[in-house]
Amino acid sequence: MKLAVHFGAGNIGRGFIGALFSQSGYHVTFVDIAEQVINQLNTEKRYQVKLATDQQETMTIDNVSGLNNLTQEQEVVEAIGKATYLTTAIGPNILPHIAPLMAKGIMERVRKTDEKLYVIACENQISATDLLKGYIFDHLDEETKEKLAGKVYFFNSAVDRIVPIQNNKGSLDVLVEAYYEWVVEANESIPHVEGMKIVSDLAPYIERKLFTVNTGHAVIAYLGYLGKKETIDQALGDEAILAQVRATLSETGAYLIHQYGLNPDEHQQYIDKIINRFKNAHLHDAVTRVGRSPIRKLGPNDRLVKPAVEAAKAGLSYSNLAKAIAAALHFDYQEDPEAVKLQEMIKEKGVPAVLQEVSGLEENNEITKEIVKQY
Ligand SMILES: NC(=O)c1ccc[n+]([C@@H]2O[C@H](COP(=O)([O-])OP(=O)(O)OC[C@H]3O[C@@H](n4cnc5c(N)ncnc54)[C@H](O)[C@@H]3O)[C@@H](O)[C@H]2O)c1
Ligand SMILES: O=P(O)(O)OC[C@@H](O)[C@@H](O)[C@H](O)[C@H](O)CO
Repeated sequence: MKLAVHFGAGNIGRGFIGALFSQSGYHVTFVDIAEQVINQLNTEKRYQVKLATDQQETMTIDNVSGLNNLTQEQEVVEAIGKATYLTTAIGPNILPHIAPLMAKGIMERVRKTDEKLYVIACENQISATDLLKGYIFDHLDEETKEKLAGKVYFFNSAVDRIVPIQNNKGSLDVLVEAYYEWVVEANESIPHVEGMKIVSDLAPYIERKLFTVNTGHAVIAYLGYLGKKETIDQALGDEAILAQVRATLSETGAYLIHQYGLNPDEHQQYIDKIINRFKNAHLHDAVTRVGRSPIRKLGPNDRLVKPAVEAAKAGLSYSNLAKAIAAALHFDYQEDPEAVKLQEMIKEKGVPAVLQEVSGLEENNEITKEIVKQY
């Protein structure tokens, strides 16, 4: 049986990427630090993926096991040695921390086999696999680097499926929305995985996804948080928030249409479909999950700042994006370490200095001025 080693046995790992590998005939070895999840994967050897629909269809995901990357390093290295795919869904900020072990696995592997290995980071970040590759390369010896060509491939990807925080402590089962899309940029044929779409240029796909699904989500989360809403669907029930989401997605849409020559009617249909996905009340998706890690979300290449900067460059409107950024700066959720840090930074340095440091926006930039006004 072919093997996929997947770092991150969380919501997307179990509910999406691991599930697709299992359904494609792979054994999936999940690697995670969550000891209880790893133990359960090894004892139960299966779990259910439940669709957040009226019918609640369920699928059994089997041929799964787990390894703890903190206590089972050698086992992880051996698993990487046998894998066809090496994937992650762990959070962009964690990639540098798992790269040394991945590098160790790759070094041992290329000494022993010429079999091809495909590395794909499945994160909400532009060029996440390229970044991961860079972190891995920092830990590879020169001999391995020379041997990688034709043996280890790194492919960027875009992943789309809403998987909320699970409300079933102690269970491996995962509630997911029915919709999913996994797009991988590869210029050659790679081993088949059910549901994986191969494209030669990922840029339009990842930007369309990140600047529609994730921008829209962020607007709802930050305005919803300010409006004391608990979940995304509840927040969307507020007409003012719904209107603000539409206005912001018109701005990102204008940029995407301008940049990639998208068909405006088709893009509007894409927006409408996504807003309907957000309305799914079965998901109970907390605004605090969707707003998590605001410093990452305010990064220069992320869902709010990048489209605002690109819209400004193209002479397009960005005032609704500025409003969303201002709302993000008010996200003071105490259980989110980045939210706590962001508030401390704002208190200490003020909004313009924080925008400069976190988002790469100069103090005299027109976008900064608009954000400060909205804030
Ligand atoms: N949930 C979604 O709707 C969704 C959809 C598309 C993409 N994503 C992206 O997928 C990635 C994962 O998101 P998620 O929602 O599954 O998060 P999650 O928190 O449910 O899962 C992350 C997993 O990584 C593990 N982890 C954290 N640090 C680790 C470390 N140092 N070593 C090993 N394991 C570690 C955690 O224990 C957890 O099991 C993120 O980049 C997210 O943006 C999420
Ligand atoms: O995962 P994040 O923190 O980058 O973003 C939060 C949500 O917008 C995100 O997880 C979506 O649910 C997902 O990207 C849908 O495909």
